[in-house]
Amino acid sequence: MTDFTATRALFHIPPGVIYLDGNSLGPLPLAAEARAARVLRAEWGDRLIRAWNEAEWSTMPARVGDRIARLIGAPPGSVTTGDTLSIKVFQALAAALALRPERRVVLSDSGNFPTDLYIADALCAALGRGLEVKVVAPEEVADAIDESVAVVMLTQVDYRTGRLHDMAALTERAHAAGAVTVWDLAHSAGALPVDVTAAGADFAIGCTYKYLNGGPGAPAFIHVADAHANVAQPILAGWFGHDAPFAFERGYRPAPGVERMRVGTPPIVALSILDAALDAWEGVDMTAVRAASIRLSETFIREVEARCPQVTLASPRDPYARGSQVSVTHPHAYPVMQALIARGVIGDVRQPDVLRFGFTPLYLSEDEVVRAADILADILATGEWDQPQFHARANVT
Ligand SMILES: Cc1ncc(COP(=O)(O)O)c(C=O)c1O
Ligand SMILES: Nc1c(O)cccc1C(=O)C[C@H](N)C(=O)O
Repeated sequence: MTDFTATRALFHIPPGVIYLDGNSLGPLPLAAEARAARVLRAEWGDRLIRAWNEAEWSTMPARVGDRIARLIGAPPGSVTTGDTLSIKVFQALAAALALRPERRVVLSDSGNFPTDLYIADALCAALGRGLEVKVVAPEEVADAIDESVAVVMLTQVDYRTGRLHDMAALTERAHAAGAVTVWDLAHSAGALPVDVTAAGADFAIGCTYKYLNGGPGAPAFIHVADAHANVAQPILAGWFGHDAPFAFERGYRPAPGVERMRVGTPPIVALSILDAALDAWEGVDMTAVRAASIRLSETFIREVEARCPQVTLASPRDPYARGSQVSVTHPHAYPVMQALIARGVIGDVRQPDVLRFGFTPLYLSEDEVVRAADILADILATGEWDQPQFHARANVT
């Protein structure tokens, strides 16, 4: 059993907090704080514009991309970073659709995150070639893949339930029908072993502020499979995706490979923080992370089901059919979560009735998980949650 004591020491976890929301916003890695200070003063402050060369700012999107590549089974040079995930969804889907100009359907599922579906709707409308977004239930995706489908666009782990799609099987099915795949790994990268290469994924995208701990609004990533990297059409033809940005040519020439998916000036401070956050993953074996995550989530389910008859499991019971989070439902999920947070147990709520808890072995122990379940049981048994301050809807998340 891998001991994660050493990685826990790399994070700032406020005293008295049991953090079960690393699936939404990872905690602060201590190295990120030091790195941000250095980038601000020693790089931006002292070197000024020379830092683009001297501090190698211009190659940061690829260097950071390579570190993420290892965690998602992508070859070096096939991942770049920058922008937000919503933008990366737009770029990946547009490039995927351009590979199947004769087809009309983008297939997704009702468990997908709203931004992915909004972007797909808007892009299909803007492209104006009779495209439609077809949304089916998660368990119906495989059967809905037919020869009308241009792109199968899915989030591997459902943000509400934690249900895990079989990326390899669905990609194989999509390819057999002549479709291209776009996989959103927002809730997968750093949560479980992912192998985009073995699965044959065409495009993969994700954010880095969840399990990768890159901080609020951290740069997103995009991977393009080798087969498409030099033919993919960048719909956002920004100058940093140009083959020679500083030649300032009138016409756009895409950079080789995934670099064409860069758009504008990279967010250097944010990339530096993410780079420092990725230090925590050095030498970490994703198989060991997965084993520990399953132990933590199984403990939580066991303890909660034994002591909280008021809630119902909303995640798959089979640990191999879910990502690294567990959801339970309760008719008063919002005040229950506020009461938990007041006792130091931080998870979140997805309306109307989902209490969501993320399991992140890098900094979360089995003892904490048992204590969190204890506190939940207490709050439910005593009705502690049913107080006016917990009902007030002051929070956006
Ligand atoms: C699956 C998924 N896609 C996209 C997003 C959001 O993208 P962005 O980083 O652009 O806000 C999230 C979370 O916010 C998400 O869970
Ligand atoms: N991106 C977020 C934000 O800017 C504020 C609050 C939450 C988020 C999230 O990432 C939500 C998350 N994708 C979810 O799974 O619900």
